[in-house]
Amino acid sequence: MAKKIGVTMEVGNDGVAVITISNPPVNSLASSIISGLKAKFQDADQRSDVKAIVLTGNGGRFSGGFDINVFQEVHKTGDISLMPEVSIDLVSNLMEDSRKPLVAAVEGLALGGGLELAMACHARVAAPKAQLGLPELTLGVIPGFGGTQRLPRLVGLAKATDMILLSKSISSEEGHKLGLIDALEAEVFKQLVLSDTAKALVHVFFAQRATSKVPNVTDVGLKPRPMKKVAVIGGGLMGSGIATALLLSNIRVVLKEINPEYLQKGVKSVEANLKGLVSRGKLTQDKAGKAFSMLKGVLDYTEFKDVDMVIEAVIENIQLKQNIFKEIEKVCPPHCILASNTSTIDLNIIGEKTNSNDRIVGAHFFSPAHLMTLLEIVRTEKTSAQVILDLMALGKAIKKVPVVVGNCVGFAVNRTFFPYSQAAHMLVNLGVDLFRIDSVITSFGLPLGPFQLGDLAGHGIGMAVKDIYAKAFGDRIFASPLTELLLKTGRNGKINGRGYYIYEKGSKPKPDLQVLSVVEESRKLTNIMPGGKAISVTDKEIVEMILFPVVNEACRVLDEGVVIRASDLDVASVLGMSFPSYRGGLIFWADTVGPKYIYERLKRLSETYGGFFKPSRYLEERASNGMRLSEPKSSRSRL
Ligand SMILES: C[C@H](O)CC(=O)SCCNC(=O)CCNC(=O)[C@H](O)C(C)(C)COP(=O)(O)OP(=O)(O)OC[C@H]1O[C@@H](n2cnc3c(N)ncnc32)[C@H](O)[C@@H]1OP(=O)(O)O
Repeated sequence: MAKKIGVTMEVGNDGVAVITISNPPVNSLASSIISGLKAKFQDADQRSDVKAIVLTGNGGRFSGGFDINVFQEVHKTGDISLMPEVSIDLVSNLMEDSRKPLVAAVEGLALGGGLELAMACHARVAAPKAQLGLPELTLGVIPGFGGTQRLPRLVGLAKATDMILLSKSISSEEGHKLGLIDALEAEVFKQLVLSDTAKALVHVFFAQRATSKVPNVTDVGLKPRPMKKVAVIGGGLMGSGIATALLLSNIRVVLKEINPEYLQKGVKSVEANLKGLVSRGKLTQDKAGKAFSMLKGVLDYTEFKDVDMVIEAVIENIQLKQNIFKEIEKVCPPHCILASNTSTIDLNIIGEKTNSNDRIVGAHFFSPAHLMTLLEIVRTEKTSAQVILDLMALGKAIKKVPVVVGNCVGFAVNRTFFPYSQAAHMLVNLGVDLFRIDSVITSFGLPLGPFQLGDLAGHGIGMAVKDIYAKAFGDRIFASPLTELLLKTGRNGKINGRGYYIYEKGSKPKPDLQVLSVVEESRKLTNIMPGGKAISVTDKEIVEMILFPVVNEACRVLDEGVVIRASDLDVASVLGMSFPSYRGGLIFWADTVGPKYIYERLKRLSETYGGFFKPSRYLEERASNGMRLSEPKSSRSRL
């Protein structure tokens, strides 16, 4: 059925004109809606039978705000005149200054420009639990229809600051009143729309929505099956985090461990996760209690007879995983999805000893799983569309952003980012100070530099997957002895309070200067400093030497069709690696820098420092054809 888009006005016998915005699904304020609103308000103003006006939205939602597609169009064309002149004419002259009483009837949500329209009315009535907010800063712009002025007058400066600067929405129960507008602000708004930050954030907004469209999965008429009971195998950091995320969305969880001691530890971790959310005010005690009551710890497979999905989250050991999958294939019902939370191991190998390859899938959560929003869904050539759809639906239900990717070592995120720490190790062995590297990378916008990130993940994990990467990636590996030397000195990372940094409760991580002797030892062993002297690099060069190899690997991921579209890697890098969203994600950023520049830099670096920096074929092609990295390839995809 075609979407009904437009603004209607119905005048009742009581003299009340009801003006209704219709632009499904969220009644966004497209140009045609804004001009429709102007026309209707002018009409209502002039008609003598109209005594009062009610402004509302169709379909249970007032309005999700200005049409973000217009921002994207402006970014594509550079034509700012596409932005409708709206602030003064509609919001001030026609609405706020209207001689007829004007009431906003808000239901569902009033966000951004939607809330601003409501605030320009003389009064607002709202259905309970409507969501009211000004989330413009998440898109890199400010409220452009006078919200920055009107909101503080209605809710007070402190609350308005909270709502605008932190993009926090509030419920309709909190109530508002009217304010004024100034012309200058409309100019600032327009300037911000054209800013790189707004372009990047708008890109991420749409990129995130695009992940929910998977060819041959979401467009073939399949319906997701209900997931009522899920088993998680392994109660460690990942397993207990995954269990917590499921429980928070009212899904019954069976947590399996191999002995009572580990089981108790796993159950306690889930409890601690829930308590943490309560103490940070993110969850009520009641809800935490209810969630915890839906957890059942077990030591055998009896409870697996009626589960809808199993998520295996044990250590990265191929044989152990193969045996587990062989066992669960026997004890679970035939419809049950068999998922692994592996971050590295090929799923075909995990499922090798089963006859259930159509229901084997990767459910790669990021740590801590109850807080991080990315869910990498890894499909093999044999995974059925129904299984992928079910896992996507489960991911959404537990408030994750599922991104469907193909099967390869490290999948999309870990594979793309494995050169991140490798390059950092190379720089250190070339004589660059490791704490400087971390600080340059955090200034670029990542929350943690490569060494602090390594501390957080734990250096033991790096060692565990090292060989798998070395086998798969050959000369793209820089064999650094640093991690092994670090572990020898008892520095496992944050987990035992010591890594490159010292971790003490209640204080920020402090650089551990004693680690410099470990670094010296590593430098001696690798002996790659030209002429035995430390290289001299600028901060910009550090960023390039660390992130361009990441872009290079991303090019291989695109070339092999591991992701459906380039923007999926943007979402995955932002949500999985905390790549700054205001840079639009990894590929968006690389396209801003320019494939030609990246190619030429990597080529020069590979001539000086070897194969680790060698530009990939995809990057070379894009650079020489003047194409963006994000432009889709016409040929095959692995998905
Ligand atoms: C002048 C002003 O000050 C400037 C502004 O108003 S800027 C805009 C401010 N508004 C926002 O940032 C709100 C953005 N939207 C959202 O946060 C969420 O979409 C929402 C809370 C409204 C709804 O969430 P949810 O129900 O989960 O649905 P969601 O999948 O996100 O959106 C449904 C569809 O509406 C689209 N959509 C949502 N808000 C939109 C908007 N403001 N403009 C254009 N399209 C929008 C989405 O792209 C999606 O399209 P698709 O189905 O084709 O993928």
